[in-house]
Amino acid sequence: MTTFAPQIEIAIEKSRQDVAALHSELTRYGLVVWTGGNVSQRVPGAELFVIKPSGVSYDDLAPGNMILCDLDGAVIPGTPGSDRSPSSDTAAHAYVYRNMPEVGGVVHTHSTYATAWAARHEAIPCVITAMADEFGGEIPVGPFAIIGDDSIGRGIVETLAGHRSRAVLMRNHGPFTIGKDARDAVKAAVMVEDVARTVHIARQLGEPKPIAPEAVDALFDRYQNVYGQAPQGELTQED
Ligand SMILES: O=C(CO)[C@@H](O)[C@H](O)COP(=O)(O)O
Repeated sequence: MTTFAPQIEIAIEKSRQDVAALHSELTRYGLVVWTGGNVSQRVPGAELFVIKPSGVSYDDLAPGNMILCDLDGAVIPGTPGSDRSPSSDTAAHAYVYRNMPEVGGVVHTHSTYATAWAARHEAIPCVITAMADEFGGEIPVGPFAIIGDDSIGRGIVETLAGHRSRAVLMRNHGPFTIGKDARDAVKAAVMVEDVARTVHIARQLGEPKPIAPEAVDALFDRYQNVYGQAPQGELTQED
């Protein structure tokens, strides 16, 4: 049985609880079907993260079967859940955590409208204020990448590092999102699908009109720093 310092064990358990619970948000918002998609969270204060087991029904996910991994994506032996294989995208999540220290959560879905934009290799243009608020501009497209090694993770980092968007549309695959924690990344996954649908519908009716860059900047700043009760999900600190 592998154990850690008491404060790390507490942080691990909190991440297990968070990640298990947040998978229910993917089904609640209709972002996944069957066992598709995945959520992970970095364990604060440790070079560890928690991710779902591969191919397990969402109905069966629980804190005790979340899988604890190091930042190379290796399962920590002798820990709860380590008897199962981690998500197919574990290497991608691990690559993001190694290369983007500000990221505390990663999510992947195959949500319908966002994946349709990914299939067309087309960035979602910033034509509604909800995009300016949440993503600070367009939602970019990342490269086509095979599943299971660092390819997807490298594509996410190359596309999002320094970018205001917390979502990337990986070509022919679907959205990956990042956040300050798993809940923030799940929010980005919910919002990318919402705006993908809205802009898709707008384009069926005509050519949507872009928002002026200075207005996008003002909307993003307001939403990230004024809206609601606390700063929202901005990850990149602009100069
Ligand atoms: O698209 C892919 C494969 O990258 C995954 O999102 C699967 O759809 C879910 O895989 P597991 O997380 O269950 O391994």
